[in-house]
Amino acid sequence: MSDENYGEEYESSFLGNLGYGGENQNEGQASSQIENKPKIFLMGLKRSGKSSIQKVVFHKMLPNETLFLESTSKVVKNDISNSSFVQFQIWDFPGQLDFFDPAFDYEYILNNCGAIVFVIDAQDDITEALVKLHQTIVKVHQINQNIHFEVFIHKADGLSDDHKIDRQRDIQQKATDELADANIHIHPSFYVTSIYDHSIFEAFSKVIQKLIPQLPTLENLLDVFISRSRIEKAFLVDVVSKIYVATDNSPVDMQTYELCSDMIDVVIDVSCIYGLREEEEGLGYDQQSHSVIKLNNGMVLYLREVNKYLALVCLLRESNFDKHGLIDYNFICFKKAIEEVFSRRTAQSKKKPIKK
Ligand SMILES: Nc1nc2c(ncn2[C@@H]2O[C@H](COP(=O)(O)OP(=O)(O)OP(=O)(O)O)[C@@H](O)[C@H]2O)c(=O)[nH]1
Repeated sequence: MSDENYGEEYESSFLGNLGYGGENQNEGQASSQIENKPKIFLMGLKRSGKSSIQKVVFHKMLPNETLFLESTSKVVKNDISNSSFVQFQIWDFPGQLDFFDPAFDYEYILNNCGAIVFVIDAQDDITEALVKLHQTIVKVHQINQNIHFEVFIHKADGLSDDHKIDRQRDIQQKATDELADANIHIHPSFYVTSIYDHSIFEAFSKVIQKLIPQLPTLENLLDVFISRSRIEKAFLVDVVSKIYVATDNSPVDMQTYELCSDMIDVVIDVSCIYGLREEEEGLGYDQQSHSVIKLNNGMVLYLREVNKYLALVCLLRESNFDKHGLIDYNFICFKKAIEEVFSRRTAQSKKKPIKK
């Protein structure tokens, strides 16, 4: 496959801030670091919804607008660097492309791949998709055994609740049985997704979390923070994509995540409209960004800025909010700890020699 089959859409506005390119680095160094970022490949049959997922999650496209997306004809590389912890590339492979064509140097590109998201259209016949999924896992596994396989059972909005569960069970069972028959001991993760609700953000959050080496540290910090502050649930959210890079160890309930994610929208919208001066441009999100919203069900939403890219959003009982001075104090300690995790990571990445 030649280079003209690659499209590139670098969303690099945040790269400089993170030491990934920008004024202080020479171009060779920057592109080498971009190349070294973990890659997530979006694969699946034609029209299964790959480009729509990418556009909705990372480019703020409205779900309805994806109806007009044209079929992808070449591999589109997207650099996602909008959070200090979320730094990777997404490669969108056209459904019509034969990834394992001998003319295509797939061994080389699989070397730096962190995860393959295989999208299956749950509203369509799944036979062909399952065959392709199986072939993909078998071949990829021969080349790189560290790749995570993530299967999105997608377009679930068109199915009834019962049908959704049946479809998931059916796909999961067939895919894992076939792998067991082929003596391949891989356990892909399955997610039921749709771009019309928060399920796609939740699924992508989980995919990305597996690529964050600091995840256990972040989770521990969140656990300590919520238990000392009498908080029910806390998410560390990437403000731009609204993917949560970590949460505490209690189970995630979709409605709570949706609420926390909507709160970010409210804060950013109000700041953009009323918080910025006339000549100012930007997200309206800075060190002073914080907000408390009391809900009519006796719960409180609490948002604080952690750094330029991350916000901490928590849900707690109103009765536990009486000691909000304690929560504010604990938050300062939490923020310091996060800064330390981040500064160590930056120091480590600066030490790494640049491969040529
Ligand atoms: N109902 C529903 N439709 C969706 C969803 N996601 C994507 N679609 C629709 O599916 C169609 C195909 O989406 P694309 O994103 O272009 O599919 P693709 O996999 O990138 O297709 P190729 O580029 O041909 O490989 C579009 O009309 C989308 O609006 C979803 O969650 N629910």
